[in-house]
Amino acid sequence: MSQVLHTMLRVGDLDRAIHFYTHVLGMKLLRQSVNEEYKYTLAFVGYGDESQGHAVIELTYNWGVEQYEQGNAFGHIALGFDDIYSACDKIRAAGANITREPGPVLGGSTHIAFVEDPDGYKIELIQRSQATEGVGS
Ligand SMILES: C[C@@H](O)C(=O)SC[C@H](NC(=O)CC[C@H](N)C(=O)O)C(=O)NCC(=O)O
Ligand code: NI
Repeated sequence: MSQVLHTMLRVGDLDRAIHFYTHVLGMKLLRQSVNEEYKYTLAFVGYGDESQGHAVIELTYNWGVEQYEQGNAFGHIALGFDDIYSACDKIRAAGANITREPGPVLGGSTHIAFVEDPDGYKIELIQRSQATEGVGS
């Protein structure tokens, strides 16, 4: 059976990104690897390992590269939370930028919010509930 394994994000400060995804969004730092020859470090973060069926995020730090052009093509990574309102309170308290306050999707019933990670990538928080589990309503 095929599986979504990871989404790779290039980041300008690896420790800053790891702190955000672990301490602020509650993920685990699953593993790291250093490539001396090509001068980059990878850090995999997620709520569980790929072997358990979790899709994870591959944070890629190119040594000395502190910023990237974000462009206008990348959309977001979506995370499911039992309570996006308390998650947003925690994210706000950590000083991160909430670009769309939590609330129902316009014309829909699913509650969502959008936050930016330290490199400006958009992360969508989706309220998980019996009624809308996995439904993009
Ligand atoms: C471990 C596996 O999941 C990878 O994605 S390694 C792929 C490899 N990554 C790099 O070389 C990272 C440093 C590189 N300078 C970069 O910024 O990508 C790779 O082939 N990357 C090229 C790519 O287009 O992803
Ligand atoms: Ni990869």
